[in-house]
Amino acid sequence: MLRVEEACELLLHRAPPRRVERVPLEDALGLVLAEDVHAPEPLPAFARSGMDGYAVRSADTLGATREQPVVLRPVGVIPAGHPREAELAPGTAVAIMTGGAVPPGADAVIRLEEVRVTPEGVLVFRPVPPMENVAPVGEDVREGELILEAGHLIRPQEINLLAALGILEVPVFARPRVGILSTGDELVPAHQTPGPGQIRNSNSPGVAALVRAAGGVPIVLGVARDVTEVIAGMLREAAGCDLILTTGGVSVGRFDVVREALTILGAEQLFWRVSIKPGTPVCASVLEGRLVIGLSGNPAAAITDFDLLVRPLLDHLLGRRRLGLRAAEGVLDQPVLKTAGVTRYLRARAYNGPDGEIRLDTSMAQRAGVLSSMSHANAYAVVPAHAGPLPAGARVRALLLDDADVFVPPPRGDV
Ligand SMILES: Nc1nc2c(c(=O)[nH]1)N[C@H]1C(S)=C(S)[C@@H](COP(=O)(O)OP(=O)(O)OC[C@H]3O[C@@H](n4cnc5c(N)ncnc54)[C@H](O)[C@@H]3O)O[C@H]1N2
Ligand code: MOO
Repeated sequence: MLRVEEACELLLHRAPPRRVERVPLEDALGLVLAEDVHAPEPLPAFARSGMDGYAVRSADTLGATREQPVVLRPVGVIPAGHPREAELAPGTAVAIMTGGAVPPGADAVIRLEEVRVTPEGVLVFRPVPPMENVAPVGEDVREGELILEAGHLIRPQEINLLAALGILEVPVFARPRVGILSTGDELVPAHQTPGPGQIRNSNSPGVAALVRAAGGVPIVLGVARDVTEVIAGMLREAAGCDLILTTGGVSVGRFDVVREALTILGAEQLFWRVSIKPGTPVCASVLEGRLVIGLSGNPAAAITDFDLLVRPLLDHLLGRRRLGLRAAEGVLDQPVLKTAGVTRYLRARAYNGPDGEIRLDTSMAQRAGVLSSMSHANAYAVVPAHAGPLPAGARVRALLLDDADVFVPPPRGDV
């Protein structure tokens, strides 16, 4: 059966081109720059005092000593935000606040704590070297400097830097728009009380949340009955999406008609069934150039399919460096008695053991039909197909969800 890595390859190979868009700075957090960004102006844009004190001409302070201080005549105050045009005359000092513009003529600032203000004037007890406590124009960023390269992730510190330079719109890789279509005659909207044999459609809000958390924009397309033509019609009309996710109807049952709907639409099937448990019957097709990924209907299986196959695709479209979940080595707390012909992705709680190693507690329910145990997991423990029973203490690959608050130790053998 197709391995996860092979399925990912096929999906990445047929991924839509990354869209680049300019977004307001306040919407750019977590996105990746699509182009280099250069500074349109220097930072700071004026020579700025780094301290509360007095701006002086350093030449005036030459020869000052504790016993023989230089006396400078005070000539007012420069608060931050209130620059002064007038040149500082020789023999004078002007009080200046942190962030204030150092006036023409002045070339240094002496801290308030180091001077004495007397009726005679401001006493300076040592020579103040040129540029002391002065941030010259462009000290932080030179005009025209390459500040952030294409591919750089925008975090809060980048938002601050861009705002400081007045860059209020940035070119980023756009959030993929992901259509979500749930299929199943048994589904009613989550706000309705299910009738006999019916269930609430939890996959639509659940998968929408997965998309949003992974950086995409979910577009909930609604629910389709298990009728080939109905599903085909809804897939055909799904406009404005970069890719489409369906849930349910991909197994072998009489009403599992998602693949049939794709076939009558003339879609090209990339794969059906991947070595993932839960979530084996996942399928992918290309419909009029657009990827349609059919996630398994069992909510826990849909989540696992998403984490393994859709997440790397969204990471790629968002221009991120790491595709998919963070991988590490973990040590099983419990034995795994049941292995399968497909790779099992066990729900696990990852935590650091006494020696800092990642331990994996897999004691929660693992059946595909159980959803609640997903809420106790912050990782997957990967049990390869045909691995045979594994004892407690066996080392396996762990895939860590974002909330897995564990220190990832370096691979064994490293210093
Ligand atoms: N004879 C076989 N039967 C099944 C096989 C098989 O190989 N042979 N595979 C099983 C496996 S494994 C899985 S996983 C499921 C997957 O089937 P589908 O992906 O086609 O999903 P459905 O049958 O439509 O639904 C499965 C399950 O999930 C519930 N569901 C569906 N949609 C939603 C939703 N939007 N919100 C909440 N719950 C949903 C649905 O009611 C079913 O209980 O097939 C096995 N069968
Ligand atoms: O895919 Mo089913 O959930 O593999 O058990």
